[in-house]
Amino acid sequence: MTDLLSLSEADRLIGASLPLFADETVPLAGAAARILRQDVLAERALPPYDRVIMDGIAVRWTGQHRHFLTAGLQGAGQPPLTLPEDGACIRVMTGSVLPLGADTVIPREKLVEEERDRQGRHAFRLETDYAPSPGQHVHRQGADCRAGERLLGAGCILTPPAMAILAANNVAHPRVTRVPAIAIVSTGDELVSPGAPVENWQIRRSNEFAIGASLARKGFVRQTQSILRDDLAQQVETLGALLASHDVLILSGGVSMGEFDYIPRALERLGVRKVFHKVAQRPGKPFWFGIAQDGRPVFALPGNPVSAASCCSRHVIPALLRAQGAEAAPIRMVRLGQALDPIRDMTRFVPVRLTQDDGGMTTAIPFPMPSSGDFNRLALTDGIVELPPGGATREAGCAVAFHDW
Ligand SMILES: Nc1nc2c(c(=O)[nH]1)N[C@H]1C(S)=C(S)[C@@H](COP(=O)(O)OP(=O)(O)OC[C@H]3O[C@@H](n4cnc5c(N)ncnc54)[C@H](O)[C@@H]3O)O[C@H]1N2
Ligand code: MOO
Repeated sequence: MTDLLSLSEADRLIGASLPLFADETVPLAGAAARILRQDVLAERALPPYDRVIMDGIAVRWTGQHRHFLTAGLQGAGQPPLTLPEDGACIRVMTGSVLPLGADTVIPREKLVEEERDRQGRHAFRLETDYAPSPGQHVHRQGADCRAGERLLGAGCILTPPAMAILAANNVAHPRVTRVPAIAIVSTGDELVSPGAPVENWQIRRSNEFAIGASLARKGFVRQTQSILRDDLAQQVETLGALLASHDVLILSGGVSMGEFDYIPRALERLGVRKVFHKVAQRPGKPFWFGIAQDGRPVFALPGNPVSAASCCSRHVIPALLRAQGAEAAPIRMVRLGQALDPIRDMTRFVPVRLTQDDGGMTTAIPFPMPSSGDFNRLALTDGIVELPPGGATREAGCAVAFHDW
């Protein structure tokens, strides 16, 4: 067993072999959750003008006046009016430019509206005892950012705040990573599609739906599904066509020691270079990974459903996120809700359900599956925890790495 590849070595080899996916420009509205592939500089100082942040009146505060005659109405989106003299005010709205000559905004609720004077002008009186701070309620030009300041860098994910920054800085067509076309392929003469009649010696194919859902959750929505029979010639032909039309291949089944486990041979015939076969992990030991001549990655996962799902979460998804040019996301650590034993010479993956302990901390309740063919209770779980090889029992409360489905 010790000659098997360690998980960290598998990570390193995958990382060193992966291509960087191509980029494209897209309309801003369709860019949410994509990976940015450009830097974004502030279009101009923001806010671009001294911005009123309370509805009320704008005055030049000298401390001499508590009674102000209105000299105009300044709405948001209008060019600045000019305050004529001390003791006058301009009614202002949140978001409007501060009138020229004014320096302070008094909120409407601190004002008492007075009768119109003989010229029909409104007047406002400050509430008794109200003492404004000079300069208050004005968001100064450039307080948020300077013109030309770097606001976003290549590799960031377009989160809700990042989307707002793109819009506010006039990036109408951001450059983002193109969503790769992914072929999800299953192999096996025993497999029958949902909806078709099934014999007692056959099983319904399910891995591709789990893998497809896992990919879709991370934004990898360009997917096709294919089934290969246990026939080497057909596998070579179909895989060749899929390699020509997709950026990534994710296979399941046909990678262990069976008479009909042709996948590694079929891939090598197509010039896909084996980077590794078999990793010191359970489930998922027979995981095969290779790179086609033009650099496209091929992940061939073991067919057992828990193995395929675990390899997808632990290896495939992180690798695809990296190939998008994304900044490395921190590994999520959770606390074990119950003790788990590690495996002496292999990394152990255990399905877990996330809950909260009494202190509100995220806690992982293990749902060990008796075998990697037992998957019909996996829907009770949120993902897997990873126990590195060897060492003592990981007691309840121990922090472990978590990977969601
Ligand atoms: N002599 C050995 N035999 C096996 C070894 C080994 O080291 N030596 N490893 C075992 C382990 S561990 C695993 S995992 C499996 C992996 O086998 P394959 O990748 O070749 O997968 P298959 O044999 O094709 O299928 C295994 C199992 O999974 C079912 N399956 C396959 N595809 C699907 C699908 N799309 N949806 C649902 N279920 C699927 C398939 O029917 C089999 O029951 O090998 C062990 N053997
Ligand atoms: O890798 Mo297999 O996953 O243990 O059944």
